[in-house]
Amino acid sequence: MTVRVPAKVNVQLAVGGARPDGFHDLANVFLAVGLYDEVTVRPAASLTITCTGPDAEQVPLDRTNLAARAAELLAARHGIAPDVHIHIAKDIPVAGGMAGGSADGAGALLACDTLWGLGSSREELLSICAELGSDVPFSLVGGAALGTGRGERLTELEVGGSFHWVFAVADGGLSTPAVYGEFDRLNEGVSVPDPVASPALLDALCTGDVLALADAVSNDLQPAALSLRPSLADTLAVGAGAGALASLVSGSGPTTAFLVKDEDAAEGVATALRASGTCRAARVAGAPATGARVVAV
Ligand SMILES: C[C@@](CO)(OP(=O)(O)O)[C@H](O)COP(=O)(O)OP(=O)(O)OC[C@H]1O[C@@H](n2ccc(N)nc2=O)[C@H](O)[C@@H]1O
Ligand SMILES: Nc1ncnc2c1ncn2[C@@H]1O[C@H](COP(=O)(O)OP(=O)(O)O)[C@@H](O)[C@H]1O
Repeated sequence: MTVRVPAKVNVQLAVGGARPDGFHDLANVFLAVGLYDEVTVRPAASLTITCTGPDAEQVPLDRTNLAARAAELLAARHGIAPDVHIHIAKDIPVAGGMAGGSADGAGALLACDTLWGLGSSREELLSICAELGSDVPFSLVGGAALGTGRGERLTELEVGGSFHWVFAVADGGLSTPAVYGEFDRLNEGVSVPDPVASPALLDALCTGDVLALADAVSNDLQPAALSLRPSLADTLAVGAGAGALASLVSGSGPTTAFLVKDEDAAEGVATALRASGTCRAARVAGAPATGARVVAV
């Protein structure tokens, strides 16, 4: 049973002050993009995981892997043993701000639910996703959605067209809690406003207007990611100089995202990024992408 799950970019990431539970309230506008992990599950004697792909050695193969946790949570809810082998074919950068671990969690959940014939409702699956992590519900749903609360409460959004993106993959990852911690440090003594979704941004998504979307994108975690990884400013400058309509850090980073007009512009920006030596790889991807779905039985 194989499930394909997309990566995401946050076209708006508005971050509020730290909550007593350590999380931050968000207005998180997710857009699923066409870079995918594939999660395959098979019956096995016990729960085991393997992973292949360019970043495979950075992926934990124990029970902390979000795909393993998804299988365990689903099995526990149904009083069965999580005896599956999970294989992750990983193409989403690891610890890159593109929700690769979340994608694997959502993928394993859907794959196990299908393999075990459980037929869980969308609501049941989304509630397990929210338990796994703030970004996991969106990986299941895909498309575009506004995430509120810590990002797990989703309102699906209409997208009136397709968008072209280039992603610059950085060397090494950034820890999401460390970036939120740096956000808190940079905002010490400042009254952080409640996060609100931008009407102009939602409108740009709805109408498929790339220029309006480029004007409206924002990421409140970008100063924190740049503070922890100042070299990202060079990557952003290369993409902007090569004609990107908008250049921003993807979520907590360190992947940087470039919104471009069309496929030709995407190739131009990707070529400039590769030649610049400011990133490990440049990937072209379209959006919106569909959420987790079974691709092979
Ligand atoms: C920043 C975002 C943007 O979409 O993702 P990435 O760019 O890292 O992929 C998310 O908010 C990451 O979501 P996710 O990676 O699922 O985070 P979780 O596992 O729920 O939480 C990991 C840690 O991040 C911090 N965290 C996460 C979400 C949130 N709303 N406030 C937080 O402060 C907390 O320190 C928490 O302990
Ligand atoms: N299936 C998985 N794939 C990648 N990382 C995972 C997975 N499960 C757990 N992790 C852990 O989650 C951390 C964050 O990885 P990832 O989800 O790729 O990045 P981000 O949170 O920046 O989007 C990794 O450093 C790793 O320790």
